[in-house]
Amino acid sequence: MFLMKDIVRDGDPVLRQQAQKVTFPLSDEDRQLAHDLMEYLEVSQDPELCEKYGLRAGVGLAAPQVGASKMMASVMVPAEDENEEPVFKDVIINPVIVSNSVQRGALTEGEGCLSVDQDVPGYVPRSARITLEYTDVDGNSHHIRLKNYPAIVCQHEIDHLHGVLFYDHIDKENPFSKSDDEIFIY
Ligand SMILES: CC(C)(C)[C@H](NC(=O)Nc1cc(F)cc(F)c1)C(=O)N(CC(=O)NO)CC1CCCC1
Ligand SMILES: [Zn+2]
Repeated sequence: MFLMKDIVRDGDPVLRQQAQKVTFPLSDEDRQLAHDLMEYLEVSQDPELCEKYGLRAGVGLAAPQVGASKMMASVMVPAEDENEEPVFKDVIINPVIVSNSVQRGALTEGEGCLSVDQDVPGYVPRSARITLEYTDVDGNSHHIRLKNYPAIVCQHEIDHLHGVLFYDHIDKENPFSKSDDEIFIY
């Protein structure tokens, strides 16, 4: 199981590398990695276990963040009501954003990152909606459309697979600049 000590922090070159495509069928090592990446999110979103293991509650974790430069990331976006199923939950392997909405969006509270310990204030402009293609651990390919928070999380995780960190997108001159056609995502 991954703990905070296993999460690579900003400054480590692995976070700035282009990750390697994953080949199928998955090796045992890649299958274990996919499992562990999702397990982190599940454990961290359980308040008791999160506290017990001293984790930061996470909604996404990319393989490079645990030192594995592979195109794989876990995403688990909980529903508003915790008794509901997650809005989106899967390990996305070799993900490709095949189309982006013209409309841009940003989280009102900005973004953070499990690999970035300091706060970096500012809006992180992203596409408000994306069409995502990826393969799951069973080798099934998916072609899905995402919007709002799940779309933001997937873009944040896919950035990690290309060596991009959230603050790379923040406008240095005016971190809170927002053009009027950009929407806010809560
Ligand atoms: C950096 C951190 C603040 C830990 C952020 N967590 C988060 O948004 N918490 C959260 C939100 C929920 F809706 C439900 C829940 F259970 C916990 C996060 O996991 N990430 C993932 C990350 O760093 N991946 O590499 C950062 C988010 C910023 C925008 C998208 C992902
Ligand atoms: Zn991150």
